[in-house]
Amino acid sequence: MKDVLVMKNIVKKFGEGRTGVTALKGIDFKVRQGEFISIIGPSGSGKSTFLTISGGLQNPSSGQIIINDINFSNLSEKKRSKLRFKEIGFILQSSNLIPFLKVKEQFYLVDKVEKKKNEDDRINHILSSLDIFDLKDKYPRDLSGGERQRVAIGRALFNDPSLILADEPTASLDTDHAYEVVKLLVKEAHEKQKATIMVTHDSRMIEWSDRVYRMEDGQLIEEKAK
Ligand SMILES: Nc1ncnc2c1ncn2[C@@H]1O[C@H](COP(=O)(O)OP(=O)(O)OP(=O)(O)O)[C@@H](O)[C@H]1O
Repeated sequence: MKDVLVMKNIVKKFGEGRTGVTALKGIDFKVRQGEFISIIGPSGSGKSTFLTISGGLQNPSSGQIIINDINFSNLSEKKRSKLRFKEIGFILQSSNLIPFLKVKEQFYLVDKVEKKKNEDDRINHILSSLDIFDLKDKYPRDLSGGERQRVAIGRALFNDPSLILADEPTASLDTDHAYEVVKLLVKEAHEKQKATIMVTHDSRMIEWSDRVYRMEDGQLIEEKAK
């Protein structure tokens, strides 16, 4: 399978001298099409920094990020955001739905940047595939936490990105809903060949992963190989 994300010797430093922190200490990492990878590790170990750098939301101090054979580090900010929009779906802890928009309208926002034809058909299709079609006219406040996360997943998948980055996507959910959301992400990864990285502090959520890494003080250590 093709490499979707390749990280080469990624270092991230914040600040200088005695008060400086090296959040990532030379990370080499790869994720291929169809792989679901979990990253666990204690608070402050560098997980969020890792995820935001993999998605090009912040720059590393040194090292290379390659997404679908394109070296992110060499791109202008404009090209980088275009590539990010096309290739990466972000799912965050708090689902980030817009409170005053109905479920189906949450998708219009994504599409504003790049207008596509048949958008209603596509929205309906994705809502059905996530089993939330009946919720399309509801507002986020009328949904359960699990349903909200499903909408957020739908929105992240809407552009058919090749890389999904999920930062603690189950943090606000009870156990049953959390399992449901993780299983859905794993299914999408395996069936639609999405490369997926999930950061989680909850070790119960990692059982369906193809690979698990532990972030420890800025270094990634592989936990188990399937
Ligand atoms: N913008 C920043 N400025 C300065 N230091 C930062 C910044 N972002 C992160 N850090 C530091 O980098 C280290 C790694 O932080 P990071 O948020 O990546 O950890 P984390 O594993 O995601 O933690 P948590 O599980 O609590 O979210 C920490 O020491 C943190 O204080």
